[in-house]
Amino acid sequence: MCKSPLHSLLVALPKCEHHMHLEGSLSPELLFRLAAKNSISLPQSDPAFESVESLYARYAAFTSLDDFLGYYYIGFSVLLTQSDFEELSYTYLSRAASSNVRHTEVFFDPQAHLSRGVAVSTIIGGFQAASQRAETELGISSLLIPCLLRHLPVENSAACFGEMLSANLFSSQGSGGVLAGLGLCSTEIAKPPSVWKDIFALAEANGIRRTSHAGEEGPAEYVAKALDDLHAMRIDHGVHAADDEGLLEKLAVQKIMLTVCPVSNVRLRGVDDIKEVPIRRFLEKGVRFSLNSDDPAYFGAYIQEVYCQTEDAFGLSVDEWGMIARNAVEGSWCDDTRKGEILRDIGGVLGDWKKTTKD
Ligand code: HPA
Ligand SMILES: [Zn+2]
Repeated sequence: MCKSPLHSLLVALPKCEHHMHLEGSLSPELLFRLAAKNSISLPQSDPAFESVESLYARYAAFTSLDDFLGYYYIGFSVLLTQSDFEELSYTYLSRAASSNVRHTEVFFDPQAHLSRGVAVSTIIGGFQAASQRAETELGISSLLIPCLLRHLPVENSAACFGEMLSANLFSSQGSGGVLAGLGLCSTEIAKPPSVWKDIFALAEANGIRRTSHAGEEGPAEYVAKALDDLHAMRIDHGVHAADDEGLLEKLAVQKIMLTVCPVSNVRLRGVDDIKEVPIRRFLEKGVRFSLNSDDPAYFGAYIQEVYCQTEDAFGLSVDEWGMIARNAVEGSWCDDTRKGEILRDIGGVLGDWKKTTKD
């Protein structure tokens, strides 16, 4: 709940989310339950794993991206079966739908599951079952995007991408493909995008959409490299792009959407205060962005809370929120019919809001 008079508008506004890691929606409650069900032992030497409460307390004290990633990858260990992934996915989708998220694009990290013997088909099967049920029952559409991992050798990324390509898993590869694009995430410092250039070129040659985490902890130069070397069509985070005036202009001209995660930036100490996230710069420069939760179970904020904290920090106008909502639709990878439906609903909600506030 935010303090703003716009609170009820921010709840009603039809939303699109583009930066949410499926594994980042694993709550401590579900983590302990799945660990017990699957007979997985959690690190006994770390007092954080003593209880749900101590785990939440540790999550509230992350010091950096890598500090978070250590816990995030331990969480993966409890996810084994298709039904685990279905439960995780449906829990997220129903919560998102309850905040009027109409369309969401969900990341997952295949390499970190393959190395534990969990097949990509297990994750896809669970996600698809949840996605179809959520679409029918709750009216939320969802897509799935695998992210390659920067903390592993690039050869591991190449092998994983090669497997997914050979199995025709990408939607651009004809009927049946379920993966909507390719992403890149994990540790950023000292991992320049250029290392993954050949893999992304192969993705592009196969008509696969591309996005990349960049400029979260890394410099503006990494955002520029993600555009130039990976031909990224979106940038995940991108906050350090604000350090380079020319880059901001390029992002605006090329209509590259940044999938910004302001609460994540605070929780991982990229900024001391949400007010330091360059939301105003992006608006002034005409850089498109969407607002996202990133790893909501780890950062204590799902998308509604992210919208509310952003409004509390920046006091945006109704027209600015309308533009953010429309840009989030335009930057989505769903089809034009779906985009049209969501845009129409945004228009309806804004029209109703303006009518009732005038009376
Ligand atoms: O915010 C993030 N950055 C990089 N990798 C990630 N993997 C999950 N969340 C993140
Ligand atoms: Zn992320």
